[in-house]
Amino acid sequence: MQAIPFTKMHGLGNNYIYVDMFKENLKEEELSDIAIAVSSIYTGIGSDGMILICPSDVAPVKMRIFNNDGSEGKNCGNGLRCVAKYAYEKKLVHDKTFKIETLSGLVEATVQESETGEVNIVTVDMGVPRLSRDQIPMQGSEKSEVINEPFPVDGEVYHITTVSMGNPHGIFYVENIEAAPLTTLGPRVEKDERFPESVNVEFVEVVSESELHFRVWERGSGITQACGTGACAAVVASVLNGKTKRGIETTVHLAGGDLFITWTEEGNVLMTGPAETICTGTFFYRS
Ligand SMILES: N[C@@H](CCC[C@H](N)C(=O)O)C(=O)O
Repeated sequence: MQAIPFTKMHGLGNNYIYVDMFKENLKEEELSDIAIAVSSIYTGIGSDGMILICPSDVAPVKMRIFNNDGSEGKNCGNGLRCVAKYAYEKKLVHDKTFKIETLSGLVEATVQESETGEVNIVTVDMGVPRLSRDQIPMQGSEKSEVINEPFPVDGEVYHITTVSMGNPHGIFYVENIEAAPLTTLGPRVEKDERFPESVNVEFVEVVSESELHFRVWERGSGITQACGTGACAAVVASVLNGKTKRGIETTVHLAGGDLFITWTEEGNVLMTGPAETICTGTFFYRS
C-alpha cells in the first residue's frame, strides 16, 4: 500500500486529483492504474482523472494529465489553470507569468492574485491551433484541413470541423445545445477509426458572433462539466466556419460555467477562466 498525498482541484467542474511530483515519487508503470484508482467514485476519490505537477528541464513546472480510463492526454486547458494556481500559491514559481511544459509543448500562464494571496483566475496562452489532418491526427490527405466536412456515421451524415490544441477535437454544430447527442454520437465518434488516437467530441450552439454554448464528450473520460482545450478548439472552429470573429473575445458557456477565449490575429489562443481547490488528503493506493 502506498500513501499518496493529493490536492483535488477543478476548473468549471472539470475535476482532477493533483499529485505534486516535486515531493512524491510514483512509479511510471503504475501511473495509469493510479489514475483509474483515484478517479473511481466508488472506491477512489472520484474525478475526471489525475494530473501530475512535475519538475521540468525547460520550464518551472510540467503538467501530465491522465484521463479516468488511465489513458494519458497531451494537454488539458482546465488542468493548466489549476497547475498554475498550485505552482504560484505553493511558491514553485514567483512571477505571475510563467511557462508550463505539457506533452504537446510549452504554454504560458498568467495568474491573478487576490488580496489574500489566492489565485482564482488564470489566463493561459495556449499557443497556435494545429489544423492539418496529420496534426489532429485524422485519416485522409495529410495536409488538408477539416472544416465542416461531411462525416457519415452509421448511415447518417453529420458535418465535422477538427482542431488540435495539442490534443484532438472534433466539433459538431447543433441548433439546440440541450438536444445535443452527447451520449450517443459522443462515444461513437470518440473511438471512430478515422481518428487513430481517438478524439474529444464537442457540440456547439452558436448564440452570436462572440458567444457559444458548448458540451463535451471527452476522450478517455466521457461527459465532463468543461473542457478547456475543447472550448479553445470550438472558438477556432467557429472562426474557421465564419460563425464568430477572430481577434475578439468569445464567451463559451460550458455545463460548469464560462470561459473567455480569443483567437488572436497573431495566431495564439488565449483562454481565461477560474481555478479552484476542493480539498486535500491522502489516497491509499493498493496495486
Ligand atoms: N479536460 C481537458 C482535456 C483532458 C484530456 C482529454 N480528455 C484528452 O484525452 O485529450 C481540458 O480541459 O482541456
